[in-house]
Amino acid sequence: MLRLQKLTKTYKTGDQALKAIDLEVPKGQVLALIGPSGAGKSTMIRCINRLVEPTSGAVILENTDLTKLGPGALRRARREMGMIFQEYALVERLTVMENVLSGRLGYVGFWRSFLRRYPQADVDEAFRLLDRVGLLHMADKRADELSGGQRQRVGICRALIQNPKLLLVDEPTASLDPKTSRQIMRLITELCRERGLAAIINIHDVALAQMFVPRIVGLRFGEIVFDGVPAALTAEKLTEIYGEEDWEATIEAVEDDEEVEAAQ
Ligand SMILES: Nc1ncnc2c1ncn2[C@@H]1O[C@H](COP(=O)(O)OP(=O)(O)OP(=O)(O)O)[C@@H](O)[C@H]1O
Repeated sequence: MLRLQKLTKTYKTGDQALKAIDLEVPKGQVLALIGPSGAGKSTMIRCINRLVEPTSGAVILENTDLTKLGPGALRRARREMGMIFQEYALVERLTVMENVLSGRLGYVGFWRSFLRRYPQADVDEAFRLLDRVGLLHMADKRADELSGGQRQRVGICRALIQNPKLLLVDEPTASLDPKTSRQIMRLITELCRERGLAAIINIHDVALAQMFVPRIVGLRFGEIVFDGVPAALTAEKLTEIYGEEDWEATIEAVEDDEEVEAAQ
C-alpha cells in the first residue's frame, strides 16, 4: 500500500539525510524503523506525508505518487495518514475530547472545528476511541492535566479518528518511562491489528521494537542496512546499524527488560 522509490532528501545545509531509499510496506503491516541518531528516521517519516519535502524519488500511497500532488490533493491524501508524535502535540488548554476531535480537521473544515461543531458521528467515534484506550473518564479533562502516557493515548485517538490507512509514528515512547513505553507500544500494535492499519514506527529503543513489531528496518547514514524479522537482528547486524560502540548498551537494555518483565 506504500512504496518508497529512490526517496532522497538533501537538506539545504548539504546533509544527505536519505539516500535513494526503496521500501515497500504491504497493507496492514507494522514495521519499526531503528538506527542511530542522525540516521534519517524522522526525515523518512516526514517525507512520507511531506511535512519535509523530498528532494527526489517517489512516495506511492495506493497508486498515487504523493510527491506530485498540489496543495488540495495533498491535504486530502494526508487524511489517509495519521501521525503520532513524540511530544504528543496536544493543545494544552483544550479538553481531551476536543483534542481527539481535532483529528477530524481534515474533514470538517476549519470554521466548523473552530466553532467546535463536530458532527455527532465524530463525537460518538471519539467516545468509542477514548473508551478503547482507557480514557473515557478523562474526556472533559484539560490536556495539561494528563500524564505522559495519557497524553500519548489522546495522541493515538486523534490519529485514529482520522480513519487513516497508514500510521506514521515518530518516537512515541521517547518521553515515557519503560513500563508506560511498553503499554503504549502494545496499544499501538494492537490497534493496528484490530483496524488492519499499516504503520511505520520510528523508535530508538531496539528492545521495544523487537518485542512488539514483526518487521524491523535499520537505517544508517540515510541508507537501509537491515530489513528483516526481529530474530534476525544479530550482534553483527546491530554493529552494522549502530557502529562498534553503542549497540552493547542496547543489548543490555533487552536483557534488563526481560528481567523486569519476568519479575512482574
Ligand atoms: N531541518 C534540518 N535541516 C538540516 N539538516 C537536518 C534537518 N533535520 C535533520 N537534518 C539532518 O539530517 C540527518 C538525519 O536527521 P534525522 O533527524 O532524520 O535523523 P534521526 O535518525 O531521526 O535522528 P534522531 O534519532 O536523533 O532523531 C542528520 O544529519 C541531521 O543533522
